[in-house]
Amino acid sequence: MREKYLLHCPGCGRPFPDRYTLDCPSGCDALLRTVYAEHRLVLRDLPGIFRYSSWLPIEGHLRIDAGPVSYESVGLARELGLSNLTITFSGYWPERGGRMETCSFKELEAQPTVLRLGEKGAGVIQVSSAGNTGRAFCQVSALTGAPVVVVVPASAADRLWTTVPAPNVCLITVEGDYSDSIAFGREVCSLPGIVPEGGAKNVARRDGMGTVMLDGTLFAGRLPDSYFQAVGSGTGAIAAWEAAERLIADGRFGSRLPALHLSQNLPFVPMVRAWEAGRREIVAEDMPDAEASIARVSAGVLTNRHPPWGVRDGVYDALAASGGRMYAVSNDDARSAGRLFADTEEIDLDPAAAVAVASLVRAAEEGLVSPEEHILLNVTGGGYERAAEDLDRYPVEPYLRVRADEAFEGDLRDAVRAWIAEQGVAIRA
Ligand SMILES: Cc1ncc(COP(=O)(O)O)c(C=O)c1O
Repeated sequence: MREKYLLHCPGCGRPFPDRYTLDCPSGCDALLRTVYAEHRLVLRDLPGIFRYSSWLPIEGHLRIDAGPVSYESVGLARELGLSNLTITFSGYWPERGGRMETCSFKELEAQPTVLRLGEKGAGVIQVSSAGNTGRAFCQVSALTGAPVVVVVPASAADRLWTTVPAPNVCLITVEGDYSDSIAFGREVCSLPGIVPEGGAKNVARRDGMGTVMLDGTLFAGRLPDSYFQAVGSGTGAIAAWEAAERLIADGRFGSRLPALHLSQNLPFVPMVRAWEAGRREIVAEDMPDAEASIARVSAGVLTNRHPPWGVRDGVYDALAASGGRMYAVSNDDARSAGRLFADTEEIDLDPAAAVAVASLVRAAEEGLVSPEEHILLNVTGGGYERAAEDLDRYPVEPYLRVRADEAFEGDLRDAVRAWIAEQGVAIRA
């Protein structure tokens, strides 16, 4: 039987089978891609994201009805003078079919990632997060029983909740920022049995997020001319680019890559600065007073200090290939865009999604998009107020609280090892 997909390294050009592989075996500094045997997108009669499972690196599916939903904007489009605005919404909005109960598109990453690890590897997944990703993995753990270790900044701990109890989560809070959580999470992965989720390197995560481009394109019947999204790591933007390339190869949806319009939240905008300077590298001057700047943004989830920017087929390449643009959005502009969206579309937004809306407002006002072009707005999160009306909320309590400079050894290590033993999962040698 031929494989459903192979991994492919854009650095050395080698194809190889997936063993939950995150890096090229030849050591190339490139993001591996999935190459699906099926070039034509075949939809499955499955719930949520699994409708797109022929282009996801998984064999089975989960019984979770949470996927992106697309619709044609009337209110916001009229307000901005745009005639072809598709909104693809990831969050909780049952009236429109939105069933992501933790209210962000991070559920698109968590579902295929958990399934892929179960199918291709063995062990406990470790995720570092600024909040929304961690919450999405906690929710998928709650719904499937898959154990996860989640490391978040202590300041983000209150963003970790689920809508059903999550008994298989080991939550570790770190006194520091998102990058400190990433560093501590890396140490936790030195324990046998813990597998790093992989961030941008994880093809399940990218192809899961790529379903936004699939859904928006299928809804509109064609690829958009322009795609708008707020970025922290930019993984969703890489995913959008990859999905668009697959749709072009499919042949039914157009032949031009959508221009990526990506936004960050001032004053922390490293990718905007590197792009404006025409640099493939992010340097210290792109993040002046990083800690203080991170503390001042309204969308904390957009503050990744080490995004996959210059890596081959990373965010820089995606922007360059698509003729894209970057936007720096102030807190005030994001807040007014969030209010405009709530007034015109009648749903509340995650602050990060409000940043993307603000970039679209600016693009429309400044003529950076034309009134007739086909636009896909990726609303990456929203519906918190709506969810609070309908759903229970279970806070995830920290299992461990650590300082940023604390080494992962001694009692800390023993505590996590004891937790893994309790989970009774198979550990691959
Ligand atoms: C709601 C929301 N939008 C956008 C982003 C940015 O996504 P990425 O870090 O993949 O660029 C995040 C990241 O956590 C998010 O939670």
